[in-house]
Amino acid sequence: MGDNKMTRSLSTLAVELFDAGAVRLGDIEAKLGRHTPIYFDLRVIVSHPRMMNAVSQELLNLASNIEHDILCGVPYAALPFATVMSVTGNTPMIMKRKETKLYATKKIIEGVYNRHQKCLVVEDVVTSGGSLLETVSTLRNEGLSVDHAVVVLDREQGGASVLMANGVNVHALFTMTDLVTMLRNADRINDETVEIVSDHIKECQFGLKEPLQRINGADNGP
Ligand SMILES: O=c1ccn([C@@H]2O[C@H](COP(=O)(O)O)[C@@H](O)[C@H]2O)c(=O)[nH]1
Repeated sequence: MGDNKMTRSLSTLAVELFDAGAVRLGDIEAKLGRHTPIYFDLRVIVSHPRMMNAVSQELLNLASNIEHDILCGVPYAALPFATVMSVTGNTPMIMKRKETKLYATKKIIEGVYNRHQKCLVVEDVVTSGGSLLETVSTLRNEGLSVDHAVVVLDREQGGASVLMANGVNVHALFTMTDLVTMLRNADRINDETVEIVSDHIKECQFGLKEPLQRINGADNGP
């Protein structure tokens, strides 16, 4: 697919996601009482199978350039995408639990895998990189090799650099700049909103100076 055609299809997808309510604007309270003027809520997509398929197909296109044996979605929002990618691309998938199962199998990862397999992680949004890093850390502890992640949105708040410093290359369908530009071009948002979002992204950065516990722990950003 040519670059222009690909950009056109991503722009259409961005507008469809906005129209489906996946982009929330205003003074939104995020994790730990932090505030953000924009929140990308991809959880709505389970009610829109055609869009779920379109986003998963775009992620599969990104994944086609990355060598991998197995897929793993970051719980919970990315699980539907990883599942559709697994079925469509006929690639096995594993599921990381939020907490280790306390009875019977006592597993943290469900599904069949072998040590040293290359695992491609699937995530919906990267802000600080904390959620993705937590999943990568669990997978690496199980002996899997994790060098890449495909994500729907990189909010450009430093998470991708944090992940890169931890050996994970982030491949994003949209950056926040792409997303707001596409929505502005389609008249879904105005110039003022573009400016507010762009100021927020500049002011609210997570980086390598953050204590690792904060990035990799419970404090996972907006
Ligand atoms: O607009 C957003 C921002 C974040 N999320 C959820 O949070 C994590 C990503 O944040 P990190 O700080 O990188 O851990 C991600 O799993 C999202 O589910 C969101 O949905 N929308």
